[in-house]
Amino acid sequence: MEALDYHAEERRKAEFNLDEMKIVWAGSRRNYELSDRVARLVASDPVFRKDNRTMLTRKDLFKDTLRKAAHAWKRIIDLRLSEEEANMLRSYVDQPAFTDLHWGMFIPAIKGQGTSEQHEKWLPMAYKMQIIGCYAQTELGHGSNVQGLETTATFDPQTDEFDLHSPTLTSSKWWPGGLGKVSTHAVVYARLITGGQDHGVHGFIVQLRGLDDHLPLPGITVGDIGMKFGSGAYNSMDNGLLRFDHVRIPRNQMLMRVSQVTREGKFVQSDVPRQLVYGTMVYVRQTIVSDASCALARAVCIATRYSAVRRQFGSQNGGPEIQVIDYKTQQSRLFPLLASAYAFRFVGEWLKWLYTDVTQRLQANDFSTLPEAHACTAGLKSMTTSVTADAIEECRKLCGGHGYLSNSGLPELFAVYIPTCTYEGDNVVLLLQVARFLMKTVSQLGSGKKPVGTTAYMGRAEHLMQCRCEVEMAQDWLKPSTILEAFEARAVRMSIACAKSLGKFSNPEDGFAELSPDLVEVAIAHCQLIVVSKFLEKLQQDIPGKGVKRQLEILCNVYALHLLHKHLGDFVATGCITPNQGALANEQLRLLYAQVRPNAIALVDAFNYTDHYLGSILGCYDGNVYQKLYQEAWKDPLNDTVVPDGYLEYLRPILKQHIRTARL
Ligand SMILES: CCCCCCCC/C=C\CCCCCCCCCCCCCCCC(=O)SCCNC(=O)CCNC(=O)[C@H](O)C(C)(C)COP(=O)(O)OP(=O)(O)OC[C@H]1O[C@@H](n2cnc3c(N)ncnc32)[C@H](O)[C@@H]1OP(=O)(O)O
Ligand SMILES: Cc1cc2nc3c(=O)[nH]c(=O)nc-3n(C[C@H](O)[C@H](O)[C@H](O)COP(=O)(O)OP(=O)(O)OC[C@H]3O[C@@H](n4cnc5c(N)ncnc54)[C@H](O)[C@@H]3O)c2cc1C
Repeated sequence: MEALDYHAEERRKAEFNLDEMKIVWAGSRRNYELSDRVARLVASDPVFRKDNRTMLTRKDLFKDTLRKAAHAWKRIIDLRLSEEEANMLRSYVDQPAFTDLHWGMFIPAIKGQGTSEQHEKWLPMAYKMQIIGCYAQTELGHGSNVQGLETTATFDPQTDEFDLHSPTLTSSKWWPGGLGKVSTHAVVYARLITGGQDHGVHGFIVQLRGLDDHLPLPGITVGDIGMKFGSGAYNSMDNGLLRFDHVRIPRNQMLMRVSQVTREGKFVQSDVPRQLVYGTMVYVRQTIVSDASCALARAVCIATRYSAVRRQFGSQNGGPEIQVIDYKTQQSRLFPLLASAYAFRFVGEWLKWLYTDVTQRLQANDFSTLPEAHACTAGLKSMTTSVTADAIEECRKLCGGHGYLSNSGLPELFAVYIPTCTYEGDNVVLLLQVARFLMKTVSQLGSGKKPVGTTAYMGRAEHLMQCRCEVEMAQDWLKPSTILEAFEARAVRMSIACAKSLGKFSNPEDGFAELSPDLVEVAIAHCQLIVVSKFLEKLQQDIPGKGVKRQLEILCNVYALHLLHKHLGDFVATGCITPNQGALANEQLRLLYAQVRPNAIALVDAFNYTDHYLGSILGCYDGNVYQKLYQEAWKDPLNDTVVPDGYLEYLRPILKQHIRTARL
């Protein structure tokens, strides 16, 4: 019997080659094939089942995570999966675990900040998971301000050791994932003290638990910090606390690529910039940008499929009601998010390239592109995660009441996603880093130093400060050069206006603090420009497949023009466009929504997400939403009995009280 497909008609409407779009989304045919294989492998494995996750107690959820991690590791070894495939497996298993920190931060920290001897000693054990590590930076009292950390690592020349100590309550390590219950080791960030002098924060490899009995080593207090937001979600992670009571480690466990301590206790700063101590964060921020497009695509896929199934109002002559996806308001809320998912995908690809490039340069001791890599990873991490977190909530609302059901998949997705706005750098703090970088770039204009990379447009400040947008009709907004120039002009004008305002303060730091809300807006304008320009660059590539490029052009225009509409105040106030040109952009946007509409379902099919990964009844591939919702309701433990537990003790006495009150 042919399987039912409630979206069949929608799928027939598509005006492009779906298989080719799947390849564009995956990045290459090879990526597509690998990803498809791994997704199916995970979906068909009962150990990776996750539909009962939000019902588990914390302890059961944690044990389930350990079981999944052990099983995943076995599959990785048995099937000889590459690191790339293992990472895909991690995504599709879709359960935050200590393994994220081991592979995503502990190993990269040793690789980036360790010497070759340290690599030889620690990496083989870490790669085989004979030791499991975490990244212990944040403390109870300080997270954003890394220079404010209080844990000390005092060198003792007599024993050639560091003495690690937590001098205050606020110096307790607090938050590191994988620390609470699993990690045997950690890269611990602590103030280095030699000869009574404080040399700032450095990384140290510290063993925390015995490799035979898993008990904390002497002087170490370690545990989990407790339940976090939502059910299921990030509670599979053992975010931990850690205190040291004069714990001794050998000198060669300080990560010594950036600075060294000699046998005599002399502190030596190498040529490598001290910011490399922050290098692991740059790496992870880059991965978070790629992950943002996945989370956003997932929420959008659920909301789009459901919007095509759901009907409300407008039945004529007894015919069907209107699909909610046909309401213009639904389209104006949903389609920009669909376009953003594609935009973030492409900027994520580009950022990966940028990161690989800067890593190769760093290996050759070329540090010239590090500031830009820091600004791009910080800014794009901030922008993409903030948009995605808000978008998941918007998708929940787009699904009406059923979006609030746990089995819509959206509540857990929201709960698991929102900490990305905080971890790996609070999003506002990171935007302020971008703003600093931009203000520095502006201050160097005219000095002969030509801005390069993502700030190259500032080199054309003279033109961009006075250019006039030439749009006369709505369709003029479809010209890539017109869009790009409007975004460049807005970004440079906002930057230069802020730089001028800063110049009025006698103390630049006071000015920076006072103007920080405006500086955040400047950083956002710059980041939006990067995303728009990388989408436009993507369209310069040869993109095969009937109608594929055309759809991407439509999405790129939707992405750019919805931003223009949303931030119209900036564009008009800086004189980049007139209010009338803003209205024409909005008119064009409406026309673009009509072009997205017949392709909407196919555009989310292109993500190639399995029903297992989506974890949503509303987003299921066949669209058989109502039957599944009805069946699922009966599986709730509350429906195990017709009369609930507690009826006799609590309900019945209330229900019967009218007899007593009636007697009063
Ligand atoms: C069950 C399933 C099982 C599956 C099993 C599968 C097995 C899998 C196998 C393989 C898979 C592979 C997996 C990969 C996984 C990847 C996933 C990873 C997920 C990770 C999850 C992450 C969790 C979160 C972790 C954390 O949160 S860690 C803590 C993060 N903390 C922060 O981000 C702190 C933020 N604060 C700062 O960054 C800084 O303090 C500050 C704000 C930048 C200020 O610093 P400071 O005061 O020192 O600086 P400034 O004075 O402001 O600036 C000085 C100059 O330095 C420049 N600067 C600053 N930062 C940097 C930088 N990072 N890089 C370069 N330069 C920097 C700054 O610009 C200044 O420059 P100047 O020129 O102006 O002087
Ligand atoms: C789920 C989760 C997992 C984590 N995993 C790890 C881990 O594995 N390892 C680890 O070391 N850490 C981890 N962390 C900690 C995380 O990195 C920090 O919480 C994060 O860097 C934010 O720092 P904070 O908590 O000190 O926030 P705060 O800096 O205290 O932020 C509080 C508020 O102050 C504002 N603010 C702070 N400074 C400024 C400023 N200069 N200007 C303007 N506004 C400012 C912020 O915008 C925010 O609104 C994790 C956190 C979470 C939530």
